[in-house]
Amino acid sequence: MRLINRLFSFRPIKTMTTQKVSYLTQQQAKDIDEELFNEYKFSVDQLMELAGLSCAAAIEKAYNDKHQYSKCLVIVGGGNNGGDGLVCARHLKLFGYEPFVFYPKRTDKPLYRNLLHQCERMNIEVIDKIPTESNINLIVDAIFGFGFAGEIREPYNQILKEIKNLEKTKPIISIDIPSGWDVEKGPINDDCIQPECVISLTAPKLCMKYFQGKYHFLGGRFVPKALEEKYKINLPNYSNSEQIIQI
Ligand SMILES: NC(=O)C1=CN([C@@H]2O[C@H](COP(=O)(O)OP(=O)(O)OC[C@H]3O[C@@H](n4cnc5c(N)ncnc54)[C@H](O)[C@@H]3O)[C@@H](O)[C@H]2O)[C@H](O)CC1
Ligand SMILES: [K+]
Repeated sequence: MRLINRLFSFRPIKTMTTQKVSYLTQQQAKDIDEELFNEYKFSVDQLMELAGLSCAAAIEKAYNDKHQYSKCLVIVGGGNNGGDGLVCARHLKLFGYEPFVFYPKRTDKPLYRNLLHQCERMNIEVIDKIPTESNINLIVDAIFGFGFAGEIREPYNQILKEIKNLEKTKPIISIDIPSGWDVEKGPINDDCIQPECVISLTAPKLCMKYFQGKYHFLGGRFVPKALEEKYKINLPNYSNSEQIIQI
């Protein structure tokens, strides 16, 4: 039944791949992330910029009608997933959308302060509650990524309930992982959000085997071939200079 649902709701975009893609455990995702920082000496800002840019590029590909989808609510969590959301908001603005940011628990570190400052200087409004339905066209979920564990703590539990109520009318786009899903087991109950689009970063996590939405993109094109081989993972070949690929 799931497969049938998926087939009927499925809308491929031109770049869709038939290549085999690996799914990561939570531990593998953390190990690869650490190796990129510690062994390859990437800085978090560098990878976050590429991650956030690829998310904005995927949104532009799937929701490119700016009249229908201009008002994007970006909900930002306290970790790097939230950082990707702030970068994504900035690129959405450059792409001609009208993003606005809801960032309920701000992280007091220079990286996050600077990302927020950049948004504010680019006239991206920072709001203090989820606006009424009529003021939103798209919801970008940048609350939790692969660092999520345990029971959802407030304020995010309430926020996820609010966006769940909007999901029938407003497409939810999740960065890396649908927030609230177990990173490996997927949606753990019926309260979990069901995004229409997910942009997996580096490689999809195991939870994405349960994804039933319309668009699944891979982004975060920064994994060196040697790392792919070390972890014995298959990543599709992105075409030319594309930052994303539909999988
Ligand atoms: N290599 C890559 O793929 C890169 C991915 N990026 C993004 O980084 C996140 C992972 O970031 P991390 O900071 O490790 O974790 P999260 O943002 O997922 O979450 C941490 C954040 O959430 C809080 N938290 C955790 N569990 C709970 C809970 N049960 N209830 C409430 N709050 C919770 C925790 O306290 C932290 O504040 C990855 O998914 C990508 O999106 C990088 O940007 C680039 C490299
Ligand atoms: K997310």
